[in-house]
Amino acid sequence: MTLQIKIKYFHSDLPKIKKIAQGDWIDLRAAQTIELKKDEFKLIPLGIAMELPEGYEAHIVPRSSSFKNFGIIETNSMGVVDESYKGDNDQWFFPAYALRDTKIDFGERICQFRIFEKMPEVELIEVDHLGNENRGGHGSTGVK
Ligand SMILES: O=c1ccn([C@H]2C[C@H](O)[C@@H](COP(=O)(O)OP(=O)(O)OP(=O)(O)O)O2)c(=O)[nH]1
Repeated sequence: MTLQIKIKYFHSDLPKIKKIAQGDWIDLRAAQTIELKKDEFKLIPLGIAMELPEGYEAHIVPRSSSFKNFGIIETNSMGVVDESYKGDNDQWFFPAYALRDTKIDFGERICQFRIFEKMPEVELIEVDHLGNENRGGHGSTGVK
């Protein structure tokens, strides 16, 4: 089944996303040339807005090579794009923290996304005891 995503580009010279093979994450590009000093934080605009299919959200993560290429990490570890983020000015962005002086040029591919089905409706039921065995603290299974 092919799902359709409406996409709006904010710059006519930003390369359009090509049709992608099923299962592949989709690369996104910086829509502005950005210089960051070591330890500086900036929101990098990605030059696109989308209307996701009903019942879906999108997750944005860095490319594996982004740190090597640009010395940046994503401050929220993973960006979550809500289904409701679909207005004409709801441009996607990448929150970047630089670990060295760096420059990212317009059009360079800095991150990737894919869509996921949203979490089903859940109900939180408060209890005094969960009634299960404790598994042990973090790292209790060792490293080997
Ligand atoms: O890396 C990101 C994270 C979020 N967003 C957009 C999509 C998302 O739907 C919106 C709000 O993000 P989020 O809910 O994570 O932000 P918040 O800090 O919880 O603020 P809000 O009060 O707007 O929910 O910003 C991005 O473009 N990139």
